[in-house]
Amino acid sequence: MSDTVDDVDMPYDEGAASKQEKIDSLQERLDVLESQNEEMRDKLLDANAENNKYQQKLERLTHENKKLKQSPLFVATVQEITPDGAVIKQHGNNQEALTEVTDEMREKLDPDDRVAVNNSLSVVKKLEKETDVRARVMQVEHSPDVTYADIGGLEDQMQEVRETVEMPLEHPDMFEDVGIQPPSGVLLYGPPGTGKTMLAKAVANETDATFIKMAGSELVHKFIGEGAKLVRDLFEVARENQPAVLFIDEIDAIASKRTDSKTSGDAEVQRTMMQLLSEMDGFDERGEVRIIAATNRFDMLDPAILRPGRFDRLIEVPKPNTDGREIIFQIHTRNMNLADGIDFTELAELTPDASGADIKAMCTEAGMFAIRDDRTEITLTDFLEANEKLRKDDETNVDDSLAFA
Ligand SMILES: Nc1ncnc2c1ncn2[C@@H]1O[C@H](COP(=O)(O)OP(=O)(O)OP(=O)(O)O)[C@@H](O)[C@H]1O
Repeated sequence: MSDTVDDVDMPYDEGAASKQEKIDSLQERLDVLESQNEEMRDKLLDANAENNKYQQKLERLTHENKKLKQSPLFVATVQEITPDGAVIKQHGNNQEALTEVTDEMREKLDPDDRVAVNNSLSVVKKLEKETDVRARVMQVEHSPDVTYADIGGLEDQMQEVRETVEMPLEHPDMFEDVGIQPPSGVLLYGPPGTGKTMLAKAVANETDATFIKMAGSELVHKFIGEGAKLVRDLFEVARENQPAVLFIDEIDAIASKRTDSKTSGDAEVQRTMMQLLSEMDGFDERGEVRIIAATNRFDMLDPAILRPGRFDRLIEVPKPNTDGREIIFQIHTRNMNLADGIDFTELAELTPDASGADIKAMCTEAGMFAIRDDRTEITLTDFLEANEKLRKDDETNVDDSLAFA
């Protein structure tokens, strides 16, 4: 640190200097000190700013650190409360364990309750009833906002879905009068992003039915050990909300051809599928519930699921042809501010492999090009560049997936 004001040497000879000399040298020293002061102040400001930055970083890292330290909890079901504690069965590995519980917790627990346990299997908290799981695994929409007009290039498929799903929901009496049972379930199959979910949502919208969606892969991978029960719950929720359209996406995850291996994972998938088949066979109790399932892997399906009375209407939902792509471009640009001269036929011809989802992505990307360029109007060039970009992204993804294969 520099000297304090009290002990500085005077910049002149006390005895010899004249008054004017003293003033001049003091002025000189003052100027130097002022400029140093200025410099120090700037440095101090910079240091403060730097300090703030590090402070924020520290807070972020501390937060992150805290989050990482919180170890995950596991889910288990209480089997029995004994004088020594509670017998719990862990989800996932199905192992039973006797664990101690506090008196306070003991009062709250009953057999069949779901609980969260920590690494040493102590019960940390009681979880909500099934509604909690249902809410996490099922998507329930009382009036999905998709209409038939939002779907392009699938007229035949739309017609068939309407006959098989909409008619029985709106005029169940007609089937009774004629004396036939309406098809139990409809299976939509085809590549990803072609509009299968949209079709199911649109039919629910049109019939004022509740749309209930569940993904097959989640059933078996995320809620291991609970698949069969969740299928039962799913149909129950559908009955409670009838008329309802039950949409089971990625059905191949629960209804794929039996493999030779006898791992417990397979047995669990089998149980889930058997439950699904039995729910579908119990037609009388199903009420006004129509089932639509979807898959990208038709070749993988277990033939049992395709027997009469189950998914006996198979509807292929392919990638759109040129006319279809043109219509889908029109649909997805309905609300976009387009420049004159955009030719959808040309765009459709330039995108031979695109699915509906790809076309939607391309329209959004074209809009992003305009925004990056500070324009509000989207030009043909934006679409062409968007197409180029998405194609390149696709190639990179394919390369990546090959690299990891
Ligand atoms: N035929 C179509 N007409 C208009 N938009 C479409 C069409 N197909 C797909 N899209 C767009 O792509 C998005 C995804 O479509 P959707 O979820 O229905 O595909 P999917 O066939 O169910 O796909 P996945 O098999 O991956 O679940 C839709 O929200 C929509 O924006």
